[in-house]
Amino acid sequence: MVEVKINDEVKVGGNNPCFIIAEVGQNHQGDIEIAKRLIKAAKDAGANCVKFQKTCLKEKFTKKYLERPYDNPNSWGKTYGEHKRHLEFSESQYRELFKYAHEVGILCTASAMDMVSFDFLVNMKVPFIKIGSGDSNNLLFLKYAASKQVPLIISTGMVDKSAVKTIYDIISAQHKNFCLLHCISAYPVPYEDCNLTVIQDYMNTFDIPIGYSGQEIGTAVALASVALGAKVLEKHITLEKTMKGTDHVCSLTPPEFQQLVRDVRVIENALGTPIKKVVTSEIPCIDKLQKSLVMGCTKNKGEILYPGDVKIKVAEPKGLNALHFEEVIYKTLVYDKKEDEPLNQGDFC
Ligand SMILES: CC(=O)N[C@H](C=O)[C@@H](O)[C@H](O)[C@H](O)COP(=O)(O)O
Ligand SMILES: C=C(OP(=O)(O)O)C(=O)O
Repeated sequence: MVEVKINDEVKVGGNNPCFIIAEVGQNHQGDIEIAKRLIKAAKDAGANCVKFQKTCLKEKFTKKYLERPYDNPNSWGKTYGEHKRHLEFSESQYRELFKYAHEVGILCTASAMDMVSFDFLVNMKVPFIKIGSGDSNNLLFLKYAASKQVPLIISTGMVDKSAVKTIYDIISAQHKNFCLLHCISAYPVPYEDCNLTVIQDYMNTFDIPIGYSGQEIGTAVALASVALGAKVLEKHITLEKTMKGTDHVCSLTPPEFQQLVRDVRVIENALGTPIKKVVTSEIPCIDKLQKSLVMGCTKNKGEILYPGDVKIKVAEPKGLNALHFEEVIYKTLVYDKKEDEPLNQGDFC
């Protein structure tokens, strides 16, 4: 089983439980206290990791793009640059957040939105680096990231399968310590666009752990992704869905995130084995309600049991398991038997 090693204790893929990432992204609204509350909420919800987004604005965007007006209800500034600057934490704030996450006891990292941010996160010694869908076509960056030999979790929104194969080839040329996440980059994703069965296609194509980064509303699709085999699950977390910001609408509140984690663990437990067998917990129901072979009428020793003479009923005491019906027909009774009496091995020959 392929596994990605995040650190000495945490491995992703193979038989390990699904690695659940609470994506704060920019839902902190540029406020470190909200960011801390989200870290704590992620921990309390049972997430395995909490994640931010790290951007070096000059590196990720052109000057002109940053000067573009950003006039909408989710904007934190007149231009896109002002908006993004408001949402960006400084190095010392990141140090504070990582320290806080460490104290709270949850893994903490960020997506590197560009090469400068990637180096920043490497220096911060984060457990792994996420590469978001914004870089799924950024082959230069992917090559750079692969060369750094740190564990990577890479999202694949906004590109088709051939580009995903290219991402796989680029990283696996350097190492196999990475996962690919199926992702559709819309906020929120219409359910009919989730194309969740892509997860299975990735699992059939790539020999690395596959996961899902979900931007759709609610938890149903995310839960289905785990049932389909996702070994990493990322969902946005927010304190309040009505807060200002592009991603709150497709985020989960702390109680919803907690329910998600609980349900993921139930699903993993329930997936069990593909071997169909009778399990111990079924025994009371077998005893109470499973049908067995009984006499359909009264017959005497030496008489032949014709098809209509044997019935299948819930009986007390039980007769032979009803699956043996065909073996009993046309056999001779060894004892006298009354209607409804159970038929057992040794009652016929
Ligand atoms: C593709 C990508 O990066 N997506 C991220 C992860 O899901 C998002 O959180 C964006 O940063 C966010 O939606 C941007 O919103 P605005 O443009 O209002 O800052
Ligand atoms: C954009 C990101 O993720 P995704 O593509 O998985 O939504 C991210 O993690 O910053």
